[in-house]
Amino acid sequence: MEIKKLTNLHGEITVPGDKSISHRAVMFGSLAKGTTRITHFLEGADCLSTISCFRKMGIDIENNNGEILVHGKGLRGLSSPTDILDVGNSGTTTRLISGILAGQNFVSELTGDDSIQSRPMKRIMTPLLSMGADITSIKGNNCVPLRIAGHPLKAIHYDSPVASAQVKSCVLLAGMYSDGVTSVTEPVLSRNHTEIMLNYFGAQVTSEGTTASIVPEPSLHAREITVPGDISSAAYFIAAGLLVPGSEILLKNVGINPTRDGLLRVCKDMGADITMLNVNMDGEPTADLLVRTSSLHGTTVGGEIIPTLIDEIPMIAVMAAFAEGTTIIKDAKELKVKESDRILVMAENLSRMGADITPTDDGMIIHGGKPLHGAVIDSYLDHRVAMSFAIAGLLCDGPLSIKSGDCVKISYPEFYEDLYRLGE
Ligand SMILES: O=C(O)C1=C[C@@H](OP(=O)(O)O)[C@@H](O)[C@H](O)C1
Ligand SMILES: C=C(OP(=O)(O)O)C(=O)O
Repeated sequence: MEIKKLTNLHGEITVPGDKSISHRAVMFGSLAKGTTRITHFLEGADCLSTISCFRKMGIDIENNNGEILVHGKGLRGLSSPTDILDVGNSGTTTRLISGILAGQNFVSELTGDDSIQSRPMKRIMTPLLSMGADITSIKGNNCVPLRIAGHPLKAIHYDSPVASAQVKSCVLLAGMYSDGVTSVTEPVLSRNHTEIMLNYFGAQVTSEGTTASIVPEPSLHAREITVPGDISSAAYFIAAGLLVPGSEILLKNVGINPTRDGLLRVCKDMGADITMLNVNMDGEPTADLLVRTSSLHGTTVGGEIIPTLIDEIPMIAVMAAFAEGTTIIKDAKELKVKESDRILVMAENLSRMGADITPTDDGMIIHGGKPLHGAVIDSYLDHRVAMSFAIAGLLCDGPLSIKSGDCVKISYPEFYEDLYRLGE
C-alpha cells in the first residue's frame, strides 16, 4: 500500500462505531430476550467474527445495510455450536466469549488466525479454572485453540494481575452463570463498557474504585444501542489534523468515555489545539472534536493513564517522532501481547524512517523532531501499526509504503478512503 502525500486536511468525518462497544452489543444482545437493534455498528472483521460465533450458537443476527438486529434468546438460550467457533484476529471476541462459554451446558472449541494463536490466554484460563470451568488449550501452550466444556460455576473474587478489560469482562460474564456475586479487582481501571452495557441490559453490576461486581442469573432485556464513534479510530485523524500543516478537521460523535480518553489528555500535554463540542454525557459519553494543526512537543506517558490509551500508543509514538523534544512511554508492557509486539514493531519501523527511538521493556523513548524519510513499513498484519504509519507517510520526505496495509479491515475497513477524502 503506497501512501499518498496530503496537505491542508479539511472537513468533517464520522469514524466507524467503537469496536469494544460493537462486540459487546452483539454478545449481550444475544443473551438478552428480544430483539436488540444496533446502529453505527462497526463492520470491521473483528466484530464480524463475533457475529459469526453467535450465529453458530443459534442466534439469528440480521445485517440490514449496517443496522444490526440481534434476536436474542436469553441467558440460557445459546445452543451447542454447529461448528468450531472462529474468532479470527480478535482478542476481544476470544476472551469475552470464553467467559460466556464456560457457563453453558455444551462443549465448544475456539480457533483463530496465527496472531490470535500466539496471544496469551492463561490470563483468562486462571480465573475461569478457579471458578470450576473446564477450559483447555488444545495445543497445551495456553493459547487458542481452546476447548471449553460448559459447567456450573462458582462465584469468585479475582485479583487480576493485569489491567485488562478483556480479563475483567471474561470473569464478569462467567459470573452471570455462577452461584453468587463475582467480582474482579484490577491494578488500574480498564475500559468499563461491559459494566455500563450490562447494566443497560438489566444486569446488576456495581463498580467501586477498580473493583467491579456482578450478581448472577440476571434477566437481560433487548435494547436499542447507538454505538459512538471509536476514539481509537479517531486517533489517526486527530494525529493527522494536528501534524499536517494547514489542517482543520471536525470529528463527529466520538466516544469520550473517561476510561478511553487518555489520548486526548496526552495530546493536550503535547500542546494540541483540540476543542470539544456538543458534549453528551448520557450513557457512553460522546463529543465532536475540532482539531487544528499544532506544534507538538514531547511528554511522558505512564501510570494510570496507560489502559485509557493502550491501543493509541502506536499513533502516539508516531506523533512523538514528529514532535520537538523527548517522549517517554512507560508502564505499557501490555503492548507486547497485542496483534503484534507493538513496542518492537513501532521501534523497528520508526527507525527505518530515520527516527531516534529506543524500545524499552515497558515502552519506548523517542527523541522527536528529526526529519523522517519514506521507507517500506512492515505492518506485521497489525491494523493499528498500518494506520499509524499511514499518517507518518503523509508527513515524511519521500514515498512510504506499508506491507499488508489492507489489515486495516480489522477495525476500520474504509480507513484509506476516509483519509484521502480530507486532503488536497
Ligand atoms: O475489552 C476490549 O474491548 C478491549 C480491551 C483492550 O485489551 P486488553 O483488555 O487486553 O487490555 C484493548 O486493547 C482491545 O483493543 C479492546
Ligand atoms: C488489541 C486490539 O484488539 P483485540 O485485543 O480485540 O484483538 C486492538 O484492536 O488494538
